[in-house]
Amino acid sequence: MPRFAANLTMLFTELPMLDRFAAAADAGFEGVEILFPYDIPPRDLSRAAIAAGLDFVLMNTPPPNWAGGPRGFAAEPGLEDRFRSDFDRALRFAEALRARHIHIMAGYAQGEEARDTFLRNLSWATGRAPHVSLTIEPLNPVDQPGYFLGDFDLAADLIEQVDAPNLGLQFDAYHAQMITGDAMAVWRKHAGIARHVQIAGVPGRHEPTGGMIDYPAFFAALDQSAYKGWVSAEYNPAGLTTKGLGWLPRPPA
Ligand SMILES: O=C(O)[C@@H](O)C(=O)CO
Ligand SMILES: [Mg+2]
Repeated sequence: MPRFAANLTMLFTELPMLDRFAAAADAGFEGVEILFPYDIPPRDLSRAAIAAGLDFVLMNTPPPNWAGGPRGFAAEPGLEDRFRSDFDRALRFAEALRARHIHIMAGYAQGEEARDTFLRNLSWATGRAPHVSLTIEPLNPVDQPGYFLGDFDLAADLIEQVDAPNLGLQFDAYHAQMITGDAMAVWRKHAGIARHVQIAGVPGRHEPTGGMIDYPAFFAALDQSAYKGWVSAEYNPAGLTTKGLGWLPRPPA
């Protein structure tokens, strides 16, 4: 079985952020991720993770405005200087948290110029932080209309073109299902470049149970693949987080 992480931006939101770490550990998670951790001093987050015995798995590059705002701008022409300074800020956070991956968010732009901008920014970032694993993640157009990276084949193509050992795919099964209608087929095609996996049910982005994705079969496919990374629960719990964790495989006692 893979190791499971809790996305603390979405899970355990009944609790203040720093209390969510212990709750995640008590529930059986071994790691955590936070989409945009920038409002809390990294030393406090790091202390909470260490105290709970959890790995800090992933965070995102800062968007211009997280409070309901757009997701990043790495593919937006004209914002390259801002991308670089914000990437350095993300890197400082990631290093303080010992985060395993930084997800570089593309933002909202279309066309050749956007693609070239994203490629240039990704190449720069992979050279800037050769010691850090960087990911890109296709997001579905229902939740994120106009987001540049909405296609897994495009992500694979960009990763191939950047050709850096520290850039890989963030495979979110929820987005894969929403974009293509067959998350398993996307996994089979792109598992080889996956660095990080996220899960949620379709439709609704709730618990990964009983929806259009057969998660027991997906977990079995992960086991049979060469994927050795984390699987993160990134969903909106239908009720109290702890009430909906029946899907989480527990290590044998
Ligand atoms: O799937 C998602 O929405 C996230 O993984 C993300 O990073 C976008 O904010
Ligand atoms: Mg995701």
